[in-house]
Amino acid sequence: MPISYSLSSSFILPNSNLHPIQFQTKFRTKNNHHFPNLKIRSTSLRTNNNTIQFLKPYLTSQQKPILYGWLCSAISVYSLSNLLSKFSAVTTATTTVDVRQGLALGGLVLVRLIATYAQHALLWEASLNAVYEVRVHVFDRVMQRELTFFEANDAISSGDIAYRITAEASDLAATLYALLNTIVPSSLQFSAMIMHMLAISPELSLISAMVIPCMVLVVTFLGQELRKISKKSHISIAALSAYLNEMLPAYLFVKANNAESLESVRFKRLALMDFSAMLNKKRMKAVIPQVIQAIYFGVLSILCAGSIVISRGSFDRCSLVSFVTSLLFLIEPIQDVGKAYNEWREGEPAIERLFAMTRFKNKVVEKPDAVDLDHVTGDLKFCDVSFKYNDGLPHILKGLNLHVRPGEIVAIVGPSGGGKTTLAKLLLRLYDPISGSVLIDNQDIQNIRLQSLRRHVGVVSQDITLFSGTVAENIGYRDLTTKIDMEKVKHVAQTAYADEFIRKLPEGYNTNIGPRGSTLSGGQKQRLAIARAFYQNSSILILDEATSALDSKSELLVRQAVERLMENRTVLVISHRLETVMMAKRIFLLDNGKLEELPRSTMLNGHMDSLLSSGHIV
Ligand SMILES: Nc1ncnc2c1ncn2[C@@H]1O[C@H](COP(=O)(O)OP(=O)(O)OP(=O)(O)O)[C@@H](O)[C@H]1O
Repeated sequence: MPISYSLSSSFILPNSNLHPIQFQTKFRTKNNHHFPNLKIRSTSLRTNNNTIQFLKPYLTSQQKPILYGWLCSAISVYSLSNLLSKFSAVTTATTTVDVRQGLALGGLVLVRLIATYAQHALLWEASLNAVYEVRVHVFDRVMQRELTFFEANDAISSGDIAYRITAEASDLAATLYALLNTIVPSSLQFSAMIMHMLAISPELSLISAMVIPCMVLVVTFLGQELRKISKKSHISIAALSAYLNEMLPAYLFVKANNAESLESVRFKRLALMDFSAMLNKKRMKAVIPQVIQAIYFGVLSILCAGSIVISRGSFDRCSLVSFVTSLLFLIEPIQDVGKAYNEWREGEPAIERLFAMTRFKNKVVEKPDAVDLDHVTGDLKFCDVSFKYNDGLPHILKGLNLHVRPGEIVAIVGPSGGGKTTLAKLLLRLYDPISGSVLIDNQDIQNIRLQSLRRHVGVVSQDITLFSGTVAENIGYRDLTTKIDMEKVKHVAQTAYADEFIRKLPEGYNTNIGPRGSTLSGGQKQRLAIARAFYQNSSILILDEATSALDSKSELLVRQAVERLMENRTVLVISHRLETVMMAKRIFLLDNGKLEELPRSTMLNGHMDSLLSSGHIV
């Protein structure tokens, strides 16, 4: 469905493979500076052990490959057990080895290899599928979050969000695989080996079992340590990713300010933090298998010495070989359990960080009986609207009233920070007023379906949002996932005075315009944005500082395009620029939370000087 104004994301457009997910708010959000405090939320991490609950539905949906994978592991263990019995018989045989025995051994080896391969492949398939579903769920939930999630003071930075959905979700696949590959396959191998050993010597098997509690104690302790270290490393790498995500798009600013070395220092600081966190994690991960092996081989040596005493020569050679081989194969599942446990502890923070973004309650909620508006004439009313962003913050709007008639063009001027953009956000229902109401065609917008509302209200702002992708995809963004109407794209481009420059591009409408439209000039970007608004064809239009200072030719083209765009629409012009303001029929001054109408004629004469001197217009 088309959206007039939404979270902009330079995510990959179809046919384009350039961009990481990146969230920015499209209007000038108040923390959208290039150098914000890189706050990486760690407080939202829950420390309970219920993370498996989050994953349950995703694992349940993968029953089929999981069960087949486990079946393959049973076949693999069965062949191993048989192999061990036959192998010990062969190694202790006094006469030459019979060909059939050799073939049977070879057959068993082959079955084990194939079954083990299938086990791994199927369990990876299940893990990766589950992660795909988790990713889609998390992304959809993030898309459902309201604007405050992205622009509040304590908002999670776009880099951090991107890191969670990309790298941390990938880590989750390894965690899930380790878990699935342990629960049944390792238990099967462990049980088979124990049974094998019990059959040969119950006493020796019991002594061997001593190894288990030792392992459990050590692995649990080390796992807890690993979890703590791992949490730190997740936070440090997310900080690095957030930094890069915000700094790289600002390369022009950085270069213009000779700030390369400054940024290098900032980068090194964060990279160093990540280095030490990562090193600690890797060291811990490296030490764990060694500790496990040390315990295992310690117990094994005691066992071997003990076995000689206990058996007092009652073992035949075949049984001894079989017993020791089983013991050796026992280490594999024990180690796997340890590894899986550690993977789990290591992956837990990633799971919590991912799902933390999905737990929320939006304040802007669509009513179940909200209506779809087919056609909108564009009658717009703000009735006694009061608004503040948060409880502790001051009122931005105080009982504001405004009536814009269908097809009317109204300009709002006022001091910076006066609340002009906030007014537009309320019209789009990105926030709800704390009192009063906003009406479109006499219908309270709280009774209109959000998609329907945003389809009828278009926005062109100075912070133009263009994506990596072709010119046509950017203009026809509304139909990106369905079918872009190329005739319409060309028509709206002509209307927006963009067709001429588009045709000169190497591949015309199919030219890729680079990240955020980096290959285009300011005026070209503005005309593309206007063409997109034409394509969307909303009855109500918000022009938020839509025209910025350009060279006179470009400015003329943009202004003419804007004039055409405003025809037959209700338009709210938010601007500081005199040329733009003068396009409006009525002009209002928004100051101290209230609107005051400035008579146009008066403005052109008396008020003008004071507005210019106060900086309300330029
Ligand atoms: N998400 C937010 N959380 C808290 N305060 C905010 C938020 N967004 C805006 N504000 C504050 O609300 C006030 C009004 O902001 P708004 O963007 O509506 O002003 P404006 O009139 O459009 O300003 P300008 O002309 O400079 O663009 C400002 O003081 C701003 O700091």
